[in-house]
Amino acid sequence: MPAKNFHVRQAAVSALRAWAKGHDYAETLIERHAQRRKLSPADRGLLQAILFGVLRHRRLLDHWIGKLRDGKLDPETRDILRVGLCQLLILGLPDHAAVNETVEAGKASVRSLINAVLRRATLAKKRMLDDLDDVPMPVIHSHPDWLYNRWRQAFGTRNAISLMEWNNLPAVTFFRVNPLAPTPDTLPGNPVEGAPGFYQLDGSLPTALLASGSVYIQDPATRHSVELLDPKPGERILDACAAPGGKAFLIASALGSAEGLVCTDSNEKRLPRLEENLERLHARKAVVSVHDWTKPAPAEWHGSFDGILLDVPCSNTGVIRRRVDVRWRLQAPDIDKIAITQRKILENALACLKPGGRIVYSTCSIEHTENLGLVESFLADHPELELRGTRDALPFRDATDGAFAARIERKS
Ligand SMILES: C[S@@+](CC[C@H](N)C(=O)[O-])C[C@H]1O[C@@H](n2cnc3c(N)ncnc32)[C@H](O)[C@@H]1O
Repeated sequence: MPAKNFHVRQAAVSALRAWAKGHDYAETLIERHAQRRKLSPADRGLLQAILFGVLRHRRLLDHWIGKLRDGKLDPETRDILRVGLCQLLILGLPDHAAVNETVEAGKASVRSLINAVLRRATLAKKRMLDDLDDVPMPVIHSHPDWLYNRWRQAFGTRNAISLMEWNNLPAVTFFRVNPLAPTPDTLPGNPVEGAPGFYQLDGSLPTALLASGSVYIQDPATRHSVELLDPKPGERILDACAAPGGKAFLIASALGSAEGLVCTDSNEKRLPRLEENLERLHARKAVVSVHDWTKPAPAEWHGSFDGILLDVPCSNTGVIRRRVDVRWRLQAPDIDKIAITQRKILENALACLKPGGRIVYSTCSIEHTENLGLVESFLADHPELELRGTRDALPFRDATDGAFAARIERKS
């Protein structure tokens, strides 16, 4: 009898193949492959668990594949084995489902090989899970060596290991209540200490609450930059890298309306989502336009903002728990390249500040090069400016997403 759920495993393998070839985010691939195969919500959940599991534990899965089988494997067979071993050794699914349905997801020519390797794994499961003493840390926790070594240097070995462990845990969902919308009678979560308005989701978020704009899914770490910016009613504020609008919404909440808020982004394709979010979140008075801040600002914006938020594009190393594939996409030289863009954005935005205004520069990176290192080098070239405070969040220290924010003002 054919296995019932092999189409979920097939979807996982084709999503992994597409991921290896392209530049799509894992989340986009889950959506596309679930729709293509018309998966039920439960099967979509299983697809996500398998795909995220394989991407999070790829190096460890490959280590186990090496123990179970000698010789070369073509990329598709390797992906099928990763999918099978992830179910057996990471997700702890029952042996018969994990083996039978994964075997059936493979082409006829490789089924006996997959069957043999996965059956061997079911017999050796306990030993494989326990026998990791001599395996290097970045293999056990499935991160590239360069990233582990970089974090060891920056934070010490113990913190680098905690960080890798944190990145492999399923992300917790938080939401923020929208002060611009009517407050719901009941909220499906618990307040986050020290982060007013933020709740940790308990169960699932009713779609009606999301659709009405009463709440917005958002990590508490995102508040640091907007708290540092401290927008006040009546001020004119620029959110220069605004899409999809999470921080724009926090700014609008602080302003008491979106009046005076200008949101820009260089990526035209991201603007419709930003506009939809602002509309839904009762912040429709914000002005939205496209601008690439690596280029000089239009003259009419010069000297016109009381506050500017630069939530710049970054390496995302503070949010690897949510963006599971970042660790494999990112290469060491990318961090220096991103810092060049970040620096240009800062330079061009500076011209738009009113006298007495402030800029908050922020990232969801934990790399010094993109954070304080970049701000200090910028300030060294601008003696007229000074640093008026920083905030940072480190996952292994604060148990939230990683984030950095710095407030810069002209010296008075
Ligand atoms: C970290 S995301 C911003 C997230 C947003 N602030 C929020 O809270 O939802 C960075 C954004 O910067 C945009 N971006 C990248 N390069 C840019 C540039 N040169 N000028 C303006 N925006 C840029 C990206 O398209 C992306 O939407």
